[in-house]
Amino acid sequence: MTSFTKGVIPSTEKFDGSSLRVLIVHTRWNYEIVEALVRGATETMTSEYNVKAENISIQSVSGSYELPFAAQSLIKASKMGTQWFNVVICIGVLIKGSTMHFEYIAEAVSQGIMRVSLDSGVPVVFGVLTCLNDEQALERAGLGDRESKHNHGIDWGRCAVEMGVKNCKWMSGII
Ligand SMILES: Nc1c(NC[C@H](O)[C@H](O)[C@H](O)CO)[nH]c(=O)[nH]c1=O
Ligand SMILES: CC(=O)[C@@H](O)COP(=O)(O)O
Repeated sequence: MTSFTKGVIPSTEKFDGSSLRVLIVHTRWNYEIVEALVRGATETMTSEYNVKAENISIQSVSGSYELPFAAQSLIKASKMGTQWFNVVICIGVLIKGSTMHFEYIAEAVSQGIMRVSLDSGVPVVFGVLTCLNDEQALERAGLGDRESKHNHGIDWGRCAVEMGVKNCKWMSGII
């Protein structure tokens, strides 16, 4: 069977995040896992892309279902001032229970985050884990015991810088 690199490979382009203003909206559900994801994203942005810590705004909401509304409201609020957010990362952890609640929230949140991004013109990174069990969530936050663990917050931080820098250029007519 042909092998391939599973997951995203970092762009070969070097991005300077020193002028980016980033918003992270995270949930308080499954907080220990969310906290690791937020740390992965912030540490990656500051250490690999020179994003200034003071330019990363962090807000929390109760659960993933609240993420799209909070992102929309905070983008609007930032546009009323001079400090617009160049990019937003929505971070949450959905873990399947015994009812269909998981499916309904996951669908609503993914559609909602996409809509906020397209409607606002601000890139919004989908940083919501949709897991069938606790182990899947722990592994994807770089926690747990498996060798295959990887903190997806790192990928979301890299994606955020790329989209923030590229969108700034595109909005200036630089293609
Ligand atoms: N079960 C999980 C939830 N549920 C809460 C909803 O997201 C929402 O806050 C509530 O329905 C009120 O509107 N949220 C998560 O982020 N993760 C879960 O596993
Ligand atoms: C993702 C959820 O909402 C889920 O954790 C709720 O659990 P349950 O389906 O057992 O009510």
